[in-house]
Amino acid sequence: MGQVQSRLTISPTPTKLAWMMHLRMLTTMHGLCEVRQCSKRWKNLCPQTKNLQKCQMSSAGSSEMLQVTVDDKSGIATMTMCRPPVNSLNLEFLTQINIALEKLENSKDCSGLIITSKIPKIFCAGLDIMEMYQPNVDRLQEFWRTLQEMYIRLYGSQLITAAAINGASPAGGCLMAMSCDYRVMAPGYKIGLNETQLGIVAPFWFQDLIINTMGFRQSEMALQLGTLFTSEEALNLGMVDKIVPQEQVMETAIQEIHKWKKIPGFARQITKSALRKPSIDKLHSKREEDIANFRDFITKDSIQKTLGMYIESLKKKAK
Ligand SMILES: CCCCCC/C=C\CC(=O)SCCNC(=O)CCNC(=O)[C@H](O)C(C)(C)COP(=O)(O)OP(=O)(O)OC[C@H]1O[C@@H](n2cnc3c(N)ncnc32)[C@H](O)[C@@H]1OP(=O)(O)O
Repeated sequence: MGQVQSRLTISPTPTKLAWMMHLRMLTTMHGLCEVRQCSKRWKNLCPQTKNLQKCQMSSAGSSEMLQVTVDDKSGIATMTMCRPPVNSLNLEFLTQINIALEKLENSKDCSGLIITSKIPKIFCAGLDIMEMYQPNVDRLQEFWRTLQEMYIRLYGSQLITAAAINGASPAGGCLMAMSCDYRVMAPGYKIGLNETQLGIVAPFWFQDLIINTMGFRQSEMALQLGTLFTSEEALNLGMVDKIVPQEQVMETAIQEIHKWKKIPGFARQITKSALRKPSIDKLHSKREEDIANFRDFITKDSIQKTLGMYIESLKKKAK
């Protein structure tokens, strides 16, 4: 990428649910969207945001889970996930993604966003299964709300969004990629909504998203079978838009955003919103019901048993 002027690093936060609630309250109260009124550089954020970021930093470990850079010249932001081992989405990681999405959405200097991964061969392994196994119910509900939030923000973004899929992208990783406007993928990886293979059920908004992306019939089969597609199969189905060698994935995503930027922004945004709003509105109207369904489903003994077995199989495979 060309000249990177600004860099925002969001570090891990503590795990306490109370802190997550507090963070969410601060986000709402202070409106991280206020970046627009501040200086161009992320480090010169408005006072409230700065405070929040300091809080996060000071309570953080040393690893960096999410790096966000904005190219000053093009206005293209890159959000790079780095949560070893597999970028699985837990409550803290999702919260950081949402905060970054809100900041970017409201920055007048940002017109496009690329989501990618720093972890070799992995884009995102989907939801952190440990969030769903033997959960604390309050945290479980907050986790699901935060995932809903990510989808609402990303699918409904006014920015031109692209997923640079440089590795495996099952389940929640596929959701994240499909929420973008464009997907470019490296060959040799798998992507799809494999929930049924884990004995769990992709909720209606996952289903709507895949149907919106590749049509009803192929989605129906993919969802029931929980198919993980190769990059090439995903291209044929329209789940991804282009396959390029690994080292060209980022550059291709950048070029694609440049292409989209030539379209009058207002017209593009209204069109995007008209196409995606019904799905987003549907989730808004059923949000609490969806959280309750998720909680009731996940906490069933039979589902806990299935998840436990799946975790064991992953661990065995990893050895
Ligand atoms: C109404 C109910 C609604 C429920 C709807 C739920 C919606 C979405 C569901 C999800 O997103 S569930 C998550 C689905 N994801 C998967 O099934 C992916 C599982 N992982 C893999 O297939 C592989 O790990 C990989 C991503 C292809 C990477 O393979 P690789 O060989 O590179 O790495 P591994 O050795 O398999 O794994 C390393 C390490 O990571 C742990 N791990 C892997 N995936 C997850 C995960 N999703 N969450 C938490 N942890 C994960 C794995 O156990 C290994 O751990 P260690 O053994 O090293 O401790």
